[in-house]
Amino acid sequence: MTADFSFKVLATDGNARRGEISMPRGVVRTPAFMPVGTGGTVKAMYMDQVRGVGADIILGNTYHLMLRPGAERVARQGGLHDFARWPWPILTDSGGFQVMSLSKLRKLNEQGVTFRSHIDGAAYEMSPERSIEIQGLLDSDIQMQLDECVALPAKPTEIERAMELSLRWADRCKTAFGDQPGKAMFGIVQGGDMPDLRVRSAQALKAMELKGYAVGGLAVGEPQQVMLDMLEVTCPELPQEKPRYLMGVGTPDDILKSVMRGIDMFDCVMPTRAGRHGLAYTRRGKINLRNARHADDHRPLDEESDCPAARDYSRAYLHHLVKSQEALGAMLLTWNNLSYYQKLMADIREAISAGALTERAATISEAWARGDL
Ligand SMILES: Cc1ccc(CCc2c3nc[nH]c3cc3c(=O)[nH]c(N)nc23)cc1
Repeated sequence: MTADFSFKVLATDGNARRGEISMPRGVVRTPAFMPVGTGGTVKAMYMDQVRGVGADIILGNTYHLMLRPGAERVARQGGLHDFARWPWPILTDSGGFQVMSLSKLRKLNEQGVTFRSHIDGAAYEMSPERSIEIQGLLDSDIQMQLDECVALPAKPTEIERAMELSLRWADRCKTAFGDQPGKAMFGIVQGGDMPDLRVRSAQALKAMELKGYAVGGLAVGEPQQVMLDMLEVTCPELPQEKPRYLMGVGTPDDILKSVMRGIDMFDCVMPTRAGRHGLAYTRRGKINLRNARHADDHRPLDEESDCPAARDYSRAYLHHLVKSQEALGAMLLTWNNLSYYQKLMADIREAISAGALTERAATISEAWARGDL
């Protein structure tokens, strides 16, 4: 147990790093996949199952939790860890991204964003200071700066305006966060698909000497190659000794290619959302259990998996649950999918230590290329 927040690189393989982030609430093995727990729950999972598949950290969402049940209420209940019975690390997003993608009647200016709740239409305002205050009320271990993420493609002037605003907001968040030894506030690199803006954003954030850095403004509809190109210009500008979090990414192939370009932390709604829609991720590719061809297939998803959802249930049964819209269908497929993602991350960590990430990545991607089976 450590009183401070620290990151240690244990091994490298090219630009890939294997490391550990240590916090008072636990250690995060990197490269790490962080299950999305938007409203204080990883949908269709018990928290001990989330821990059981190997997750060291989960995500919480400032936007959703401030609207319902309310940040002050969560604080009165002892903070998000006690509220949701997840005693290990939690990373929270700042809320701006969700405001811009979910809320109604939102207005953004230098001060922050004002918006109406997508739940009951109530009016709110979110400044950099209020975002950090809310994340503090949630007792979040890793807090994100408030930023403005523009969807791609976008006009260069728009991308530059949002990147510069996000830098000013980073400074205000750093001031509001102050000095909290066991916790961290990450800056978020913006700059869209423009290399020189990405470099300016990364260099300015590096000068703020933050405890970690996210790469934002990606996984917003751009082609994979654009995302990878931006990582190649951004990561070299960030401090080697600090963790790097690529927000909202991604497929197994995205993750492999991003680890090889220096990313340490990932989040993505896909494994949980896909599980609720009948899609199973396996090491041999994606399987759509809605498809009638599984109706009489007695095989499990993956007889070699150590996850009961993958090993002990027939595809015929899973197909039946999904077609009948039984809750157990979403539960078992979410369990399988999170287990697959954590196994992928464990394999990646192992491959980096063995200096064999390139070969391992090729094997995984080939299996995925075969697609539905
Ligand atoms: C609970 C939770 C859900 C989702 C997220 C990440 C959400 C997310 C993005 N998702 C895809 N692309 C993204 C870009 C950004 C970004 O530029 N800034 C921020 N603050 N968040 C992003 C964080 C927490």
